[in-house]
Amino acid sequence: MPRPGLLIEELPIWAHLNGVKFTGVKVANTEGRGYGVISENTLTTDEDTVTLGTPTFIAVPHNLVLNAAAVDEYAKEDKNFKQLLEAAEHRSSRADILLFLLVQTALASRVNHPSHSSIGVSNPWTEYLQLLPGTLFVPTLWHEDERLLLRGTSLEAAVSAKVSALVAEFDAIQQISSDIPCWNEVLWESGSVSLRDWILLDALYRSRCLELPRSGESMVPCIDMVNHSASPTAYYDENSKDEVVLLPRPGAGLLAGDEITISYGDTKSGAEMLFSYGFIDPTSAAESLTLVLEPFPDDPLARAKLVAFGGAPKLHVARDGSSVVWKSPFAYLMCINEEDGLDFRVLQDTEGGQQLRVFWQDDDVTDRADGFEALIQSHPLSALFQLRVVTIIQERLEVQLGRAQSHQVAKQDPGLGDVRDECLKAAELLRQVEMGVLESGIESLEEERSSLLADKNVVAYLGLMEPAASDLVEEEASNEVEDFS
Ligand SMILES: C[S@@+](CC[C@H](N)C(=O)[O-])C[C@H]1O[C@@H](n2cnc3c(N)ncnc32)[C@H](O)[C@@H]1O
Repeated sequence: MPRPGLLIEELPIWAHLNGVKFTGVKVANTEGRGYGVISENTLTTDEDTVTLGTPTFIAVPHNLVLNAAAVDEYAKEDKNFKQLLEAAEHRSSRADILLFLLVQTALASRVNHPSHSSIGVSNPWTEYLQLLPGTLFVPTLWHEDERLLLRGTSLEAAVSAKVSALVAEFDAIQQISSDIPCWNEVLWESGSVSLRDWILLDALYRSRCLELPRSGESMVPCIDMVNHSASPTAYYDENSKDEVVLLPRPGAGLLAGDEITISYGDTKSGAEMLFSYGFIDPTSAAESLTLVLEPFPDDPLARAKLVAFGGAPKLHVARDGSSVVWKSPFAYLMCINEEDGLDFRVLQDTEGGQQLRVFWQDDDVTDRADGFEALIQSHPLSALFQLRVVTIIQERLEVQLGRAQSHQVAKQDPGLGDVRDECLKAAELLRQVEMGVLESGIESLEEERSSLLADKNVVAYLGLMEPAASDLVEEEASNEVEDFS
């Protein structure tokens, strides 16, 4: 069902009724960035103190802060919601908050359909949600044609996986709440919420969540209207009255009519910014990307390696000044085998259960399965193992670069489909940033490979082996990347 929606002009009334104080600032439409917070005064500050103007732009009382604790408080007032929250098993703060917001969405739609049941207690968020934008450019909300624009970028797999996860979450919520008659009626029989609402709420949560010093991960009305800049003029904090406040940064200068901004973080990559906020600021985004690393398809230990490693096998590459750094703990486990001294054993534990244990050179290293970079250091053939790792990393970057290049698109391309300009521009900016990192990474790995191939232990190893005795040596010597498994 379409969200009811309130005009941003109604925000001052909502703020007044709910005790939010605005001083010398207002929320208004900005050019290309949705709503933003605008200064109504000229303000000069020096590096240490605010010398003129108001010290607090916005003050939000603690009772409006939405986090897991606030959802629990709300559940104390509404026994039906408590039942729903418990049925959903409090899987995470995010899950609790999204469930609360889903219910508020349904309650808001009831305003337009007063015949619906009186289940659910409205609260300030029921109305505030209606003031939030209904269009966001985070890729989980892109149409299918627009998501194709991400082919060859690091977001291609991440966005597909996130959309699948959101569909599964929504199905689970639907199943749980359908078993509770009152919620079945409010949420589903009335048709008041849909999968689109769930995806939108997830996007609103991700793009508006703040990390507060005391209250932790929270959504804060009104302060979530502040846009990002690489040269921010404000920051948020919690004061001694437990309010969340927006304050000018020392050294910030503002003219009346200037937009007030904060920093959403300067270590987030372009992909992370696009994924979480629906835009990339090339002046502040970190030049880095994270890729998924697949184990060798013909590795008989692949499954055991994945289980023992525990986390998702990833590769992180980043430009650091003039050099490129990479990190991939799984790549080290991926590149060593039984003949090198790796072993997996299934052992009986004291409770009669079975445990997969990892051994390296006969030492039990199960707890260090993500630390093979350090574990191989003392091995005489560590340079050879490093060469294998560098080779597969370089190959992964080459494959990614090839895909990124082959999927480049331009506005005038026939067959582009029905895509919005914002999505096309964001996807192509991401592609350009990532291609730059990949090209530099491949170059720097080539240098690493050359120096490893010149390592005396590698040379001795390759020289000692009879060509017929080992396929591996032949392949290593001929630098055939794909055969290093
Ligand atoms: C916390 S909200 C800020 C308020 C938001 N503009 C609105 O209309 O409600 C974060 C969202 O604002 C937009 N945004 C913030 N900073 C931006 C920037 N520098 N460039 C483009 N969009 C920006 C993005 O849509 C982002 O997801």
